[in-house]
Amino acid sequence: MPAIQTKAMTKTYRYTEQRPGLGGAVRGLFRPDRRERVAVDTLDLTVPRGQIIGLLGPNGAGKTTTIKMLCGLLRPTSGEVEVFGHRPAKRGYDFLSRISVVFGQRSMLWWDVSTYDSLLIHREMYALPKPRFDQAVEDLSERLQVQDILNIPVRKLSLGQRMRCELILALLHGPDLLFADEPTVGLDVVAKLTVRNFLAELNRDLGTTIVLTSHDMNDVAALCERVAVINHGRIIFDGDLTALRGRADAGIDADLDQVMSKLFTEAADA
Ligand SMILES: Nc1ncnc2c1ncn2[C@@H]1O[C@H](COP(=O)(O)OP(=O)(O)OP(=O)(O)O)[C@@H](O)[C@H]1O
Repeated sequence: MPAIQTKAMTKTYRYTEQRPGLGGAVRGLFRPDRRERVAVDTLDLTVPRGQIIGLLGPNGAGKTTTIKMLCGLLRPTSGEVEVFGHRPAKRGYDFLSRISVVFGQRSMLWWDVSTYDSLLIHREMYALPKPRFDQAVEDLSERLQVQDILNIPVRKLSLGQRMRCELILALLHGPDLLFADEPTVGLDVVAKLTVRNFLAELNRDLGTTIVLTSHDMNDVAALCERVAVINHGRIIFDGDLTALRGRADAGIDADLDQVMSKLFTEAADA
């Protein structure tokens, strides 16, 4: 059984367009301007266990929406999705205990308490026995070099420190699959390398499947054996980086940002 399997997975957002000004707001109360946006369009994706796959695409391509459906935060409008054989939208305990998600742009840590206090709350949520909890905290904090900052209130941490703590929180229960949505966004080069190396180690040592979204092609080149490129909610490329360069008629040493930009421009012109 693969880690992830989707068949024609589609998400259409239904929303109300806001009209400008007070008059527009009043008119909107009586005649709401209803719209639809297809964010993910008949997406077929199979990810085997133990793979690191990069989910790439320009802003608004549908990457976050895809991840939200894969981890059960959103229900697909149509199509099918299975993660380790579970329907994510049911949010069953067996499913939730096997996955985790970390968002670079959003914090899962409680802001006013220390990381360690957030970890204690997660320990209760996942009913982790104390020895397993202690071992996981020790192992993860050593790998991420955060032993000294676990007791500092989260709001006092730098972005790089906070991101490393977010990873501990996400991995405390030992998930088999991690969704990492822009985990290096805004980080300096040292912090980026720490996060990158950590994700590579996690995959190599524990066999954790990782779905990574990133606009940083250095992250992708360092980590992803496979990339799926999404544009307007559809997969326009699925393969390794050599094939990606070939698809854009670029040489083996071609700059990956330029390769991606060429691919997106071609897709927009098509
Ligand atoms: N709640 C929502 N209601 C309506 N439209 C939405 C909603 N959330 C996202 N969208 C739209 O769906 C499309 C896909 O958005 P999504 O956030 O999945 O893209 P993304 O690839 O993650 O982008 P980015 O790289 O900028 O984070 C965009 O056009 C976005 O405006």
